[in-house]
Amino acid sequence: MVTLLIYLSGDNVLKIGILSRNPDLYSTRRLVEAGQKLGHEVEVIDTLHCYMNIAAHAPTIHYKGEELVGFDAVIPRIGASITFYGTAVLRQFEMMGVYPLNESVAISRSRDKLRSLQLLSRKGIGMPVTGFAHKPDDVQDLIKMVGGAPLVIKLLEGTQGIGVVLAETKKAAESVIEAFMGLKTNILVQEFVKEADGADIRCLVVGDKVVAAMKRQAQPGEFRSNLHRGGTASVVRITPAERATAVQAAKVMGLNVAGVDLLRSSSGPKVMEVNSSPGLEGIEASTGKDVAGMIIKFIEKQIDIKTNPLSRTRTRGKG
Ligand SMILES: Nc1ncnc2c1ncn2[C@@H]1O[C@H](COP(=O)(O)OP(=O)(O)OP(=O)(O)O)[C@@H](O)[C@H]1O
Ligand SMILES: [Mg+2]
Ligand SMILES: [Mg+2]
Repeated sequence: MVTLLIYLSGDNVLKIGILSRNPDLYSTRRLVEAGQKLGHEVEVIDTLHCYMNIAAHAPTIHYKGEELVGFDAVIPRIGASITFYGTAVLRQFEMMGVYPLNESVAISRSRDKLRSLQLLSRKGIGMPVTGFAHKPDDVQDLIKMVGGAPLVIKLLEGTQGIGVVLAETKKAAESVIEAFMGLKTNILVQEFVKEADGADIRCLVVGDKVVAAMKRQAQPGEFRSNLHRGGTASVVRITPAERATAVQAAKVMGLNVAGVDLLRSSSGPKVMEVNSSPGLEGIEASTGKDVAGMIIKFIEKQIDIKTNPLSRTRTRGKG
């Protein structure tokens, strides 16, 4: 008992690294602020500028001519365009024994949309009926397979709603799929959840809780709720089923922190996507919550658990 008390009241200043390309980004700034406010030492590390000797006996990372040492935790804010190098840097931190807010394996997993949706569906998490194709030799059969029009057709590499098309009729679906096929890319063909009515719900999961949720509503006449497409965000009360679905989706992906996007369908919440580097600006602005602070507190708790001899950590998630 006595030893445990000494343990918990020890020196609790953490050295936290934030892997981010730009210290001026809202999310990066907020995490620095929140970490410092809680008394920690926080350093922003430009992911692409890290270099490392992967064959060395003891793994190290160098940055600006010096070795990065003494970090307790690292917060990966790895943009989609640098997933490959970014996860390699993060993996090196992991090999050095630094606690990763999200593990490299989980980030790689979440960046692969096909893999993510296959995993979520295998675990019985609700999602829209979805088909994948690259060069389907029978477009009509593909359309039939996912239940027919109306359908949402997505370019897998799309973002901010670009490359997401609603095909109201079978004819329209056929021509969109054929046009996308010409681009020689992977396509996703999905049941249109009409009753979502142009809105989706972003649930910010930290640990095993949804700490904030916002509703993004598309502008009139538009089904895509992306803020880049003119959508507007507001705070929303989510149902217990939505809460449970979001938490479970993050868990299946092995992510401690995730932005889970849900559609409200007549048969319950349907997961569209699980984001491993969710932006904090929209969710903090629309909910007024200190999400960055909650993330830092989560890290404090994990490090406590890790250094507490009574517990152990392990890699989460499979596949
Ligand atoms: N199956 C669907 N039924 C109804 N609405 C949908 C469906 N799929 C997408 N939408 C709407 O379109 C928007 C954009 O789709 P999605 O999130 O899949 O693409 P994206 O935002 O371009 O990609 P990413 O989220 O990876 O950046 C969603 O936020 C949602 O409002
Ligand atoms: Mg989206
Ligand atoms: Mg996304």
